[in-house]
Amino acid sequence: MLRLDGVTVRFGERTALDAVDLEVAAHETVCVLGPSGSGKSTLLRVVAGLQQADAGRVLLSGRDQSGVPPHRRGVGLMFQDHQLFPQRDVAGNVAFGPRMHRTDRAETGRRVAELLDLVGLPGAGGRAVTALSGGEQQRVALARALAPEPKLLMLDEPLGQLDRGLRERLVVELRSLFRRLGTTVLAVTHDHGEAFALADRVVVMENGRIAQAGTPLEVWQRPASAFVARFLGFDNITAATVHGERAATGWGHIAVPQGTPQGSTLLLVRPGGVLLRPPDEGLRCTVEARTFRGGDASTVTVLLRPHEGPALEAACTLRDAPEEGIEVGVVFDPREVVALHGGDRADAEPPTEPVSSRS
Ligand SMILES: Nc1ncnc2c1ncn2[C@@H]1O[C@H](COP(=O)(O)OP(=O)(O)OP(=O)(O)O)[C@@H](O)[C@H]1O
Repeated sequence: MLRLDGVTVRFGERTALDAVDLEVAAHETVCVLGPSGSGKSTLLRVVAGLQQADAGRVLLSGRDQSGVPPHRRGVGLMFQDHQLFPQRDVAGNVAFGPRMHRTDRAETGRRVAELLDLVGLPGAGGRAVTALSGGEQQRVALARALAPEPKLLMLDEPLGQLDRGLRERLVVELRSLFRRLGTTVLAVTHDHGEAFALADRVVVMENGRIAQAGTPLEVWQRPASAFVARFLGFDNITAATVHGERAATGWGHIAVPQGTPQGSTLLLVRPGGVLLRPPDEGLRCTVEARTFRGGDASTVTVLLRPHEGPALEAACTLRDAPEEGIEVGVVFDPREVVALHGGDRADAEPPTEPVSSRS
């Protein structure tokens, strides 16, 4: 459906997109994730035809789009600030696209009613958009983007303005809506939770380049680099030297999964793999802080200051969370240890020679 071949966009000295290759299959939902300034919006704009590429090609259904104006590309775009027309009512907003395409009045009316049903606003056609809540406006914007039946729907921070509860609900609704309609979606967000809930595939951007692409599970389980891991909120990263199924790290020798690449690398230990023990067992640490995360499991993040090596984050239940200031021991669960390939080593603490052997 969509293919980007080596697309580069420069703004003066700054390269917003750097030779990006990307494919989106029909009926697929792809979420582009990345920190502010990584090039996400530029990617959408170049596909929509709102931004010229300095190099490379954008193909839609196999056709090169250079020279094709935005309104001829058959893509729908929904911006983060909805950009509804305040002087038109809900139906007037949703009908905008079909009218532009000269769809007849009866057919437009049918489509508007159907879309308002789909987005959970049945019979709201006559309401003023200025009198709607943020979440309702978001739904109208979505119905408006879907109305011309675009072959590709692009969403820029679709749920950015909404509060957490509404976001979590809408993300589930959107996913099932896109499934039902068979819509092909390219969405942009800086929120990995939102991307993972919505996407069949996620693409993580770093400085105009694709740092990693894969299913949400693949990216979550095997972040490709320290950058991706940190972006996903993982901070337990250390330089390491792997030998067999053990690694020398800043936290001492730890067990690693079978098949871990040998030699010098970066290792990530997910917080769930940092197991708390009595102080005389494993790596001795001081409990520096605890942060209650809520959720069904009453999760607590425990920040630990090891007597040697970089800081560590452990995840445990509220019941098991140690008091701040006390000493604990830490052992590592090898199933939660991941080697980061292509890692930017400068991002981690320098390798330190472990003083003793631990597991
Ligand atoms: N019109 C422009 N003129 C100059 N520089 C621009 C322009 N648009 C984007 N940039 C620069 O290109 C880079 C990528 O911007 P882009 O808006 O694509 O990032 P983003 O990942 O969408 O960020 P955000 O999450 O903050 O929206 C940034 O460094 C930005 O400052």
